[in-house]
Amino acid sequence: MLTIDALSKSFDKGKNYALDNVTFNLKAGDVCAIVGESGSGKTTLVRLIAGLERPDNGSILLDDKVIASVNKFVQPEKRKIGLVFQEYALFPHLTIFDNILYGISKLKNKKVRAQDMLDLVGLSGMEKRYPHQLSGGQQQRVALARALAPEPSLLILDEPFSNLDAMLRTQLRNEVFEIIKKTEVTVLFVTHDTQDALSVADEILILQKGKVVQKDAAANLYVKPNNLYVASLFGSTIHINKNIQNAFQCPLKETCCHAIRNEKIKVNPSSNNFDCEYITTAEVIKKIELGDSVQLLLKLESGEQLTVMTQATNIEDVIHIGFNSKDILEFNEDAV
Ligand SMILES: Nc1ncnc2c1ncn2[C@@H]1O[C@H](COP(=O)(O)OP(=O)(O)OP(=O)(O)O)[C@@H](O)[C@H]1O
Repeated sequence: MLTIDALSKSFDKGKNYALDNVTFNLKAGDVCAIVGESGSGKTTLVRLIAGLERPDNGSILLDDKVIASVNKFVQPEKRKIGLVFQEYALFPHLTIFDNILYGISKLKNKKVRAQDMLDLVGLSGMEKRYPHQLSGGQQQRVALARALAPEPSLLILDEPFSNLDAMLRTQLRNEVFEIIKKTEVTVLFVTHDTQDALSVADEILILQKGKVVQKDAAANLYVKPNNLYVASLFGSTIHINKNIQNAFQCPLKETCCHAIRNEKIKVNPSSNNFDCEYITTAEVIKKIELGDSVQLLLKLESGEQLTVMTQATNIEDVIHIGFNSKDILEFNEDAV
């Protein structure tokens, strides 16, 4: 239903590309999260799709119709795309009900539809309130109701929960996606929080420096990341550089890049009977008790520092750590 083909955008006449030859598809009803470090191009991508920017190259098709290309540009309000941003962007001088009515003023049954949307987001009874009389979470639900009212083909959520504190964030995220699931709308969800993406998305699109580096189901991103950047986004990861290879006496292919997840590093408080292929000793610099486990900051002889978790309690000042070859991630690149 959404087709992005070779999409590129530069803000400095081609010196740098905020988006560089991005291609992907979305099926109707999918929830796709867009994840990437700051500046990777997430917002630029959704602004192009929403019609708030024009592409330099490539095309965007929604429901098989070109909505943006080098030669064609459909105005944002004609695109059948609903938007919810970080800042709630409600009109402060309009009531909640009128905020929702705003985008559907031409509909015959607009009042019924607005009321249905308020019911959907659990805010019926609050029609006459103004935005400043609602909490942040309630305002974001109004923004969602307003975006869904015109029955968009695609709903874009750009960091919609960033303004909220951690507890409310998780609660509202779960509520919002329960509402979204009922409507079966297709969703693009921009977030820098991989937990958010893993919790709600069918698929996750990873951007790095304006390029798509992987689009995959959540489980695959953890088990088979395409590069070290993706691996590091989805769990603490240690790059097995030359020093670490030497410390563990673990020779690896020079043409590839290797990494190991922190949780795959095993700790042996004493030195006996350690069931690991690659082993080294490490000095314990710091112990942090976390209730059911202990986090250890370790220093190898080479000076490298790394963090591991253990359930062991009898930790000495110098311990053995190790890992197995089956847990090594291998990438076809030599970038760190
Ligand atoms: N209007 C603009 N003018 C100039 N440069 C821009 C503009 N918008 C974005 N950029 C640049 O494009 C690149 C991608 O920015 P973008 O905002 O899309 O990244 P992002 O992944 O959404 O980042 P964040 O997570 O910090 O919001 C950055 O280098 C940014 O500085």
